[in-house]
Amino acid sequence: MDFRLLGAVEAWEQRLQLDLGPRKQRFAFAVLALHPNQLVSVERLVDLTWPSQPPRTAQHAIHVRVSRLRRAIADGRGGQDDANIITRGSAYMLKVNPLSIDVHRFRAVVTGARQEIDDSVKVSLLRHALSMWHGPPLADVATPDAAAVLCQGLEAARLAALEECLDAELRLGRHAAVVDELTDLVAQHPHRQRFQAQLMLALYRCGRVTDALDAYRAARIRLADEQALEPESRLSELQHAILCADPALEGPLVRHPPRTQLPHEIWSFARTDPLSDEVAVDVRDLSKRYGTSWAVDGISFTARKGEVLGLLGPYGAGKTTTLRMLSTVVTPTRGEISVAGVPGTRHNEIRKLIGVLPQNAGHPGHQTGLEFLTYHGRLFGLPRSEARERAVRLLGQVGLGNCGGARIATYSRGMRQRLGIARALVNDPAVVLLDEPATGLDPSGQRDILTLVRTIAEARGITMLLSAHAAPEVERICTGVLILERGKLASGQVMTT
Ligand SMILES: Nc1ncnc2c1ncn2[C@@H]1O[C@H](COP(=O)(O)OP(=O)(O)OP(=O)(O)O)[C@@H](O)[C@H]1O
Repeated sequence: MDFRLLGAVEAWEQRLQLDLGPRKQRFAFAVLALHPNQLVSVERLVDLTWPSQPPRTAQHAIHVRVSRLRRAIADGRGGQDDANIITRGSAYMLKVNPLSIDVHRFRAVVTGARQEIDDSVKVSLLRHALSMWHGPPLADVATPDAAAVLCQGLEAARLAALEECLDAELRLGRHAAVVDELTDLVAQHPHRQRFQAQLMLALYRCGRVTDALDAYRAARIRLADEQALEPESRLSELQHAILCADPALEGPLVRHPPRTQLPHEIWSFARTDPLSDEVAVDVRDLSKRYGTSWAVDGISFTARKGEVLGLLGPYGAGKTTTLRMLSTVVTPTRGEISVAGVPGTRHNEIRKLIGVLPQNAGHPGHQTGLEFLTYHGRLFGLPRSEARERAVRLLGQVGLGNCGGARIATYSRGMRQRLGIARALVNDPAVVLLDEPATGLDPSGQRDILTLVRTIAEARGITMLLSAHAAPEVERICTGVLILERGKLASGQVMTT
């Protein structure tokens, strides 16, 4: 189930909206969902519903609402054990996976983003978290009093996430892309001086010096008129720096280390932590012959734990054949493979250690994303509840948390690729093989998928081998690349930790 509080209060099961009843009943549900797996007393529900003068029948009314909610949820979940309201004395608890509630998913993704050192990954995560908002929390059920008690912290968390996201965008040199958004934000939140500072900086970097100074003046007048305050020192210092054309205000001119003069240049994410020395994939003299021609001809390389290794090359270079040998689908003509120390000849063991996203992976359109992943978890021997729990978690991790209940036939290509990546992770693999994960996507879809690959590799210490036609976007997220040409390694392995 998918519970939504960031906007109207809603519950969804597989694209069907559950009827949570009239406004006050949905409000009771929202209070329980804000505190999942915690007891909420009837008195607290009464206080929040009737802050001044509760009717004499208030407690009874709450009991009736909760019991109707319990029935609505039980009907919606079709007997599956994934959400339930229980009673303990004179208190209620919504027993549920918190990640099925958008508020808690939002907080979890923001926490993950804060730990991320790479700004482009940070921005992707924060934008994903912010996209869960469809309006003020509890928009259609909370009175202003209740909203003030229950939702102020949430709104503050949203604005803080937005500020952090825009700071990261500015560090990435994307001032032109965010200047309109900042203009709107300053109009909506005239007293948040961090937005003001971000707008001034973005305008300045866009060459709009007069507009940047006008923005400062407008902020100063508004603060003085409405709050009798002076601008914070960050704003006045920024104004001074703009007036002096301080070089420190310039955006990042070069984001990546300069390209090398090698025929196959690479540049990469800068890692702050070195890669582990542990070898996850070891390939020696790997070769495959079809008839008289060699699809892969004597390649050797290693990939370390947590590495994102790009296998790049033109059409017919041997990329897919290499990945298919690693996944034990194709038997090598010559050479040796080992995955996490297990020799490639032990097919069954290898298959438990790897996850695969094949080229043009097909998906059953009639299933929902959640059903599809749960089914694959079951194929790897997980009990039903664990398979489902893992499916929910993976959907959240690949940015499909809100679409798990939708049929795959309705997914875009980018969503299917995300689902394919989630499927490749379902058995908790040590190594994931991705055959052209970004092909067929538009440039921003490619960037999103590749960033996701890198994020997952770093977050989970998984080794990723991905094939692609040479492209800067791919190289950027790799910790190392191999260039294949006509079955041979055209350049040695380049490590860029
Ligand atoms: N089953 C097969 N039988 C015969 N030849 C094959 C077979 N599979 C691949 N080949 C040949 O092996 C070579 C390498 O193919 P492979 O699919 O590995 O290349 P690739 O680098 O993945 O190409 P693409 O970018 O087009 O996916 C090609 O010349 C291809 O025609």
